[in-house]
Amino acid sequence: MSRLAARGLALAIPGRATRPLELEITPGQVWGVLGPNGAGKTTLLHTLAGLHAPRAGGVFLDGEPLGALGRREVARRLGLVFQERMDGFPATVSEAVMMGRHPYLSLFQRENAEDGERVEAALSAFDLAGFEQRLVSSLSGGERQRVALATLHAQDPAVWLLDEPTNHLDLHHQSAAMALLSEQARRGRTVMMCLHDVNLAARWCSHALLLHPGGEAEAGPVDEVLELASLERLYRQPLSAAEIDGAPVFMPRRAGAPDTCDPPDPSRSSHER
Ligand SMILES: Nc1ncnc2c1ncn2[C@@H]1O[C@H](COP(=O)(O)OP(=O)(O)OP(=O)(O)O)[C@@H](O)[C@H]1O
Repeated sequence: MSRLAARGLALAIPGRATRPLELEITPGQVWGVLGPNGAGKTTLLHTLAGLHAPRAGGVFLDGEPLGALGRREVARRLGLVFQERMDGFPATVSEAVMMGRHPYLSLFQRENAEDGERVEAALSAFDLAGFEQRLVSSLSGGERQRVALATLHAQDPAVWLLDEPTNHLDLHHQSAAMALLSEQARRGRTVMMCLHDVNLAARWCSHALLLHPGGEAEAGPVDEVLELASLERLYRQPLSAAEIDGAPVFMPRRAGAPDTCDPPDPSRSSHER
């Protein structure tokens, strides 16, 4: 169980002054980072993972500055699924997912039976049984995305950072992936993901961070933060809101449509939905 914190964290985005962020992400929480293209969501995730130096402030893992921890120590405790991936060398699905176990192995140490079991469990969790010997380069976009998610599952860090984890996934696999991430949070993992789909955040996240391009941010429980006026301001887009299946749903408003229809009931928490 690990707590991730950003203290006075100003993102280093070229040519842009960004306001310092204060964030505390605790085990059991699922955070959705929302914002328009170019707002800095990926930069934030990479800064939280220690891949990108901030302009000011710092990132702390269980109270320790991330920079004070070695790369292997960070890799055991914190994992990141990138938005885009390049296949550096040909690998089968099994080999790619086994890379999630590498932070636990010393230089010449071979994977053991437990590593194999964890890979098998990760493949099964993301509906990849039967794909083991396929080359990753031969997979569809959604299948590759599931390999990336399965690799993080095999790594099983305390802090899961994911950049648009539902990219390329069909509705069934989106739902399955979000359910699995929620389950990880229930197991005490700390989860933060960038999302473009506000409705996935409303349905599955416990907390949301709305990131504006100037660095202005609103953060808190989804019930408080995912509010029509805030989202319209964030995306500079008129929206309609409704409640479906107990969760709020936001849609771009059609010209001439009424202001809103059947707004979500704020007295119900997301956990009741
Ligand atoms: N090397 C760079 N040089 C100049 N600008 C950069 C560089 N890297 C990133 N940026 C800019 O930083 C800003 C934030 O980028 P980032 O990828 O974090 O945005 P994002 O919110 O994840 O966007 P998207 O929703 O499109 O994925 C963008 O305007 C991007 O063009």
